[in-house]
Amino acid sequence: MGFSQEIITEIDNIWQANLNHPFVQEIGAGTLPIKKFKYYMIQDYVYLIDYAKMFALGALKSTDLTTMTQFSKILQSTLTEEMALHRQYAAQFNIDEGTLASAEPSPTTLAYTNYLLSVAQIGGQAELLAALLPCMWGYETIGKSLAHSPGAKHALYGEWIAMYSSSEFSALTEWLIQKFDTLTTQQTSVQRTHLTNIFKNSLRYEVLFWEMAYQEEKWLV
Ligand SMILES: Cc1ncc(CO)c(N)n1
Ligand SMILES: Cc1ncsc1CCO
Repeated sequence: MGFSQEIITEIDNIWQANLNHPFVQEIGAGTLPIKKFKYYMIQDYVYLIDYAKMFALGALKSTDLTTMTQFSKILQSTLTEEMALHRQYAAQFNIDEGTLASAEPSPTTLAYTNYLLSVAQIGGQAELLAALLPCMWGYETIGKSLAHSPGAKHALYGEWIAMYSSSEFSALTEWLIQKFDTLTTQQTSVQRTHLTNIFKNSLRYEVLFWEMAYQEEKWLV
């Protein structure tokens, strides 16, 4: 069993809470109120701008050209394919691209992206991967689980599900998991605990992100 699998087995309760969050379930049922989805889409776009920088940092911290190339591919796909999905939704909601890109991050979005970028800058490749894994792996698992749900045929949510259940996204996620597992075979138990905590924090932020959108979180003042 790879270390990634060991981690999600250990924190299965959080992994399940992520997959079963009402926001995710209601996308699958096609019943999520559009207002909540619009809020999510704007926050996720702001999130993705910083998230994309994680892959740039991955390229920066690579020690071989194959890894560097793969990180640059994920960076490129995030900016052009994944974020194009959000731009297309924004157009449907009559939000122009400039407004979308300059939207203010909510407290949870800001805390989450700061956490990711801080781990990536302070740590090495293993820490960076531990922080990234819950994001890609979580979405990939959700995408696959909703691929045949009623939401997959929904006029608005169908495209979202199609993006995250695509074979391209799956292949990139699988690469990330393999990379992490290969890199962590020789880790000491102290390092493993450290990486598990990073993974766990990032996964908890994933759950908080759904909750933030579901509650349409606002700054107090
Ligand atoms: C919050 C969040 N995590 C992960 C992904 C996957 O790309 C995303 N779009 N948004
Ligand atoms: C969502 C998605 N699908 C294919 S590539 C990609 C971007 C990875 O962040």
